[in-house]
Amino acid sequence: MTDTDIKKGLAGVVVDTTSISKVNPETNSLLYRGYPVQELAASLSYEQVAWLIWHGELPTEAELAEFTARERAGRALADNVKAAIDLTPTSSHPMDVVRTAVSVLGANDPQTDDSSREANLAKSERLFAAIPAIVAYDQRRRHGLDVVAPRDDLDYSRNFLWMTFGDEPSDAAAEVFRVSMVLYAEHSFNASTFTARVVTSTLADLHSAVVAAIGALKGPLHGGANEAVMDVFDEIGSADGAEAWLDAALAEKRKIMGFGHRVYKNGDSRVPTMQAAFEKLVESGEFRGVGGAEVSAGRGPDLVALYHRLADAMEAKKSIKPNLDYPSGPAYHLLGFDTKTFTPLFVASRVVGWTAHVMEQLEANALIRPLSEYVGPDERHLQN
Ligand SMILES: CC(=O)SCCNC(=O)CCNC(=O)[C@H](O)C(C)(C)COP(=O)(O)OP(=O)(O)OC[C@H]1O[C@@H](n2cnc3c(N)ncnc32)[C@H](O)[C@@H]1OP(=O)(O)O
Ligand SMILES: O=C([O-])CC(=O)C(=O)O
Repeated sequence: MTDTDIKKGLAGVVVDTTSISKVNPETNSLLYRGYPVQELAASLSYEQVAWLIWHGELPTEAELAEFTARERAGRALADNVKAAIDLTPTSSHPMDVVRTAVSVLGANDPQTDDSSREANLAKSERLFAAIPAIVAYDQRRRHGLDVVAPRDDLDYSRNFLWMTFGDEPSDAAAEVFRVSMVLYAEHSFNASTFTARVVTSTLADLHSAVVAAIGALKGPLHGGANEAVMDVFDEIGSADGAEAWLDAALAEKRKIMGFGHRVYKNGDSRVPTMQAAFEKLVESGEFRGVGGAEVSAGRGPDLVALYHRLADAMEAKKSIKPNLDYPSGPAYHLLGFDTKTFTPLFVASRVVGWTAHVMEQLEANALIRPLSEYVGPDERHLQN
């Protein structure tokens, strides 16, 4: 084996087939089961899109009604999940909390060790239903607030915001949140999904694969970037500081969070849709501060100005374009989420893609075990 045979980071390596989604950098498009994600985001609920990703076809009215009823019935958290969350310090990162809570869900699940497609679908639905309550509960306890019980008269997005903030979201808020859930749901063999497939390839259970995927998503080169984008915006302060900040950051060889992508080299197909949703939220004026606090009317337009100034400067200096985490960061901020809660929101959405890949991996499983080239010391022996 030579150095040139080694594809660091598996860049450019096709490791398996998938029929779940197609990421096409040439046409700058993303298809879920053949449908352009923009079309899905324009007209379907996140519940419909989840069903499509799991099953390969859109749900009939009856299938959707039954799934929705199961989802609404599965929203409340078991006492031992709440207890596990309470045992984690409020200073811990919300990704650590969601990873821990999902692990407890796996320990609770009556079908943990049943990896039939039927059982895996049932477990995927239960995770889909329960994760929002974990995320909402954790954000609320960090603000010293009591848990808000789920409402079964609200759809997924509205209920998520209800459980987090304890009031009914505006139409504009529910809409930007729904769009983000649809856009984050699936993206072929990204690092966290590949992690889920590696774990599944050993015939470990679905919850183990999801817990591992959450770990992979936490890093700032992957899902952790939506949180890091907001930290960058806070660091820069206002649009006028964008160019000078970028010059200094690039001089220090910093990676600019929310920019660049392993597959898309000419822009992320999801960014225009998410950017439009973010700008619509700002135009509506229906945004708020962190934790639902009052915020000045200028906060939204200021963030939009900063968003464009930094993206334009990055384009001018490096010709590197934003990825989905760039518009979703400030959108989640204006919905009132803590910055550290942004990546758990990605978990709530991507759990659909992860679990679909777990099921696909099992349909034609092969243990994932690549080779490495040994570059350590030659064989040697203990003296005496
Ligand atoms: C939803 C998602 O998970 S999308 C990804 C979210 N992650 C981020 O936003 C983190 C910031 N971005 C990055 O670190 C990278 O663009 C990645 C990790 C996403 C992709 O990385 P790779 O495909 O490995 O690209 P790679 O690191 O080889 O970059 C190629 C060149 O562009 C530069 N580059 C790429 N992204 C950035 C960036 N965000 N800021 C500064 N320079 C960058 C690299 O430094 C490299 O330059 P060089 O050739 O002079 O060394
Ligand atoms: O595909 C990737 O490498 C990262 C990404 O955009 C995603 O997971 O949504």
